[in-house]
Amino acid sequence: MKVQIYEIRSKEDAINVIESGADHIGVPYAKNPQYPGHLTCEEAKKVFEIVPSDVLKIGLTISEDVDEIIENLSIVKPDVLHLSGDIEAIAPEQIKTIKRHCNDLKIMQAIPVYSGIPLENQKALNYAKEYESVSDYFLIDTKSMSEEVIGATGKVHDWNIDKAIIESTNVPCIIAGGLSSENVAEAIRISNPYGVDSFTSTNYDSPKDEKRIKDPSKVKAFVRAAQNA
Ligand SMILES: O=C(O)c1ccccc1N[C@@H]1O[C@H](COP(=O)(O)O)[C@@H](O)[C@H]1O
Repeated sequence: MKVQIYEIRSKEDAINVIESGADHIGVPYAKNPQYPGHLTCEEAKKVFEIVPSDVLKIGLTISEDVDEIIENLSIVKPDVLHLSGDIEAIAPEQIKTIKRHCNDLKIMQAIPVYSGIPLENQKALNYAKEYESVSDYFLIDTKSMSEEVIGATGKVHDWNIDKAIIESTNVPCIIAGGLSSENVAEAIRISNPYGVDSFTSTNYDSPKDEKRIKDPSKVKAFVRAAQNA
């Protein structure tokens, strides 16, 4: 079971999270006033410099501007680009353009799932079909009605929807949305994913420093719970 941890904002958090056994390190970048925790491209590059080659460097952007995305990638150089903005804002053809400009870049496309809405009234399965030819991973994440972006809600959704998406595609799927050491085993049992992702529930309740937000004891407990599930 692959374990992906967000948001890494400092080298210190990256080291702690890697020592805790995470397989993927998630860094959101390209400053956006709505997300003060996101790093500049230069800061993200510096965090990634200390990541060993057996840990995957995941760079998250909510940008919808393909030229800007390509320009930023030339600085940040992640192994995987995680597209977590409005899915309809970047068409599969545009993702092909991004891949053409960046050798060996892998794509993690976020697939939005709304809480409390049945699968037949959601577009998640259609999106998975539409984006599977350009995606190396899917990140199935909770979407809030009031936000354009996908994720960072701290809220769970129905894991049977993840199961349906996972069973519909050959693309490796990582599940996200309010996952913690307490609920991750149940989410894995229901959906049988390739990997699991956590942000909010592995943070300190009250971080003392805006760059050091990961609580090592929560990260360790999450990794252990996922690996033992
Ligand atoms: O991490 C962010 O700042 C972010 C911003 C905008 C969209 C998505 C973002 N993060 C992704 O959301 C998941 C789930 O978060 P949570 O555990 O439910 O709080 C996070 O791990 C990232 O993949």
